[in-house]
Amino acid sequence: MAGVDLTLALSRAQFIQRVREAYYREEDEVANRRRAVTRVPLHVLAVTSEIYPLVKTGGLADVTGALPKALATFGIETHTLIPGYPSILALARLHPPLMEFDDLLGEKATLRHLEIDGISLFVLDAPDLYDRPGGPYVDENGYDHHDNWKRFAVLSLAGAEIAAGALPGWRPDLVHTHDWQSALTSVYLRQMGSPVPVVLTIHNLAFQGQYSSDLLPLIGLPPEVFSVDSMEYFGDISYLKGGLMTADHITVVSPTYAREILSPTFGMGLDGVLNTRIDRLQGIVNGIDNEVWNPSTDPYLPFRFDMKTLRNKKNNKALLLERFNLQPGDGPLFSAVTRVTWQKGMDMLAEVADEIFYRGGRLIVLGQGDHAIENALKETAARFPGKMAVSVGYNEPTAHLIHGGSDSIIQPSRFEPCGLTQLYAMRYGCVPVVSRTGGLSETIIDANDAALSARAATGFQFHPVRPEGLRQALRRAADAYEDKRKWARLQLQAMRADYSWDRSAESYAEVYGRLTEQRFQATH
Ligand SMILES: Nc1ncnc2c1ncn2[C@@H]1O[C@H](COP(=O)(O)OP(=O)(O)O[C@H]2O[C@H](CO)[C@@H](O)[C@H](O)[C@H]2O)[C@@H](O)[C@H]1O
Repeated sequence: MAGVDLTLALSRAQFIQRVREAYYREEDEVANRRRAVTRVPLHVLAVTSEIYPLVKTGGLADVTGALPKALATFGIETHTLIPGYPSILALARLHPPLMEFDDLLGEKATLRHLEIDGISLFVLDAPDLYDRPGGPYVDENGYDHHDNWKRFAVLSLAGAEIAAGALPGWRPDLVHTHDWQSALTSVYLRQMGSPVPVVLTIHNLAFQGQYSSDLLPLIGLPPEVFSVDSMEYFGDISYLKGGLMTADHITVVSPTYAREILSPTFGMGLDGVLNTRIDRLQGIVNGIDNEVWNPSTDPYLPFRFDMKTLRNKKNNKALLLERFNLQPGDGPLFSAVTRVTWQKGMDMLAEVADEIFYRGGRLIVLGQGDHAIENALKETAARFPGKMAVSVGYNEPTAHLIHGGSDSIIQPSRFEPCGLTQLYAMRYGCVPVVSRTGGLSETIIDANDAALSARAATGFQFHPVRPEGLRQALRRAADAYEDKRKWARLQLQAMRADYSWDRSAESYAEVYGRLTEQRFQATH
């Protein structure tokens, strides 16, 4: 607790009095901070290509789905603009239109409102762009939609028009964009001369929305933006760079990743740009939605549990082994639930998974992505029948069950802006094995001797991020698993780690408060 000097020799009564004073001071500070952002109740327009529970391909959806709920406790009301994909339209079309757009880069669109699970959505119903088979970014055959450049420019333009006042009776105080798909919103807003503050959050710098500059007239932007201090990027245009150059504040999803991306190794060609924007770059670690990911209430778990009933987990484990046709046994069950990509290091796992089986363990991989890596995983599984299963696909209920029954979740990422899977794993009593990079390095405490004695360890980290490092970490985890008391302690320590949204939402609320205050002062 801040402000209590424990080095002073105090009587017990004085001590209690001081603690009380500090407590109330702290309470006041929190209340003041909340008041600072709620003095004028804040209205935020979030713009995103994914949101849980309606459309999700990865962690972006989890964040855009959970953050508005967490921000509501700060008096911040968020409406989220989302494309009208088929899964959303069925519900959205039950509601009357809010407004019509006559010409969004040549497209007509209807704006609809939908409220679901406490989230308020503006749905952009533009059937030619979004009402089609496949996922948000790829068609039924896994290829990028040919017109993604237009689909996400239109989303951003609609966001900018709403922010600039196109929707009668509602105008946001601030806009929050996410990744390249909505990054053009601030570019359009500045072209319109609108001063509405914009926060851009980067969830993954690897995806940048890079296209030929020939598209500029088609996305309604003037030739001037094709310059080095605007959207020009290695001879092309980059939507993400456009956002980085025009947003008032840039957040990434962990402080470590915020530092890493300033270097060429992690900057993905944008480190130079990010260094010029360093004064507005901030890392805010993600939280998790404690209602969606709660092992004691999870509807997808046949056997629910908490810290006191952790033993129930083994029933889920038996079920998982059966469901994935794996041999039953007492050895550790490792799992990975992930996009199968180079970023996530799944090729390394395919290479060293044998270590798990030599130690009597089993492995389940649920994921999809790069076909070559999927095949490498399947080949390893074929060499170890009954010990390893690979399920190619995306399945939310199975993801929950895997967390509910596994002993350990493996996340050997080459880079990881934050990572949510390791946070879910901890809450479900799985001890994560992770590479020491980005958000993984700051959310998992390695089970070294010091951390074990301090009862602080929550998982296993490895570095450098190479197959041999991963093999070594798997070995350490398997060794620890053999000591039942040590393992149970690690599980409980992991379950106690608090990664709810409260703290991180407060950081976003502070950013919003500061930006809107600056704007308020500039206009009064
Ligand atoms: N096959 C499958 N079936 C079911 N569920 C699956 C699945 N594959 C993945 N998931 C789910 O998708 C989410 C993945 O989130 P992550 O944050 O771990 O990674 P991602 O790279 O998608 O996110 C990016 O954005 C997030 C959010 O900011 C950052 O944490 C992260 O570092 C960054 O790379 C989890 O909810 C996971 O359970």
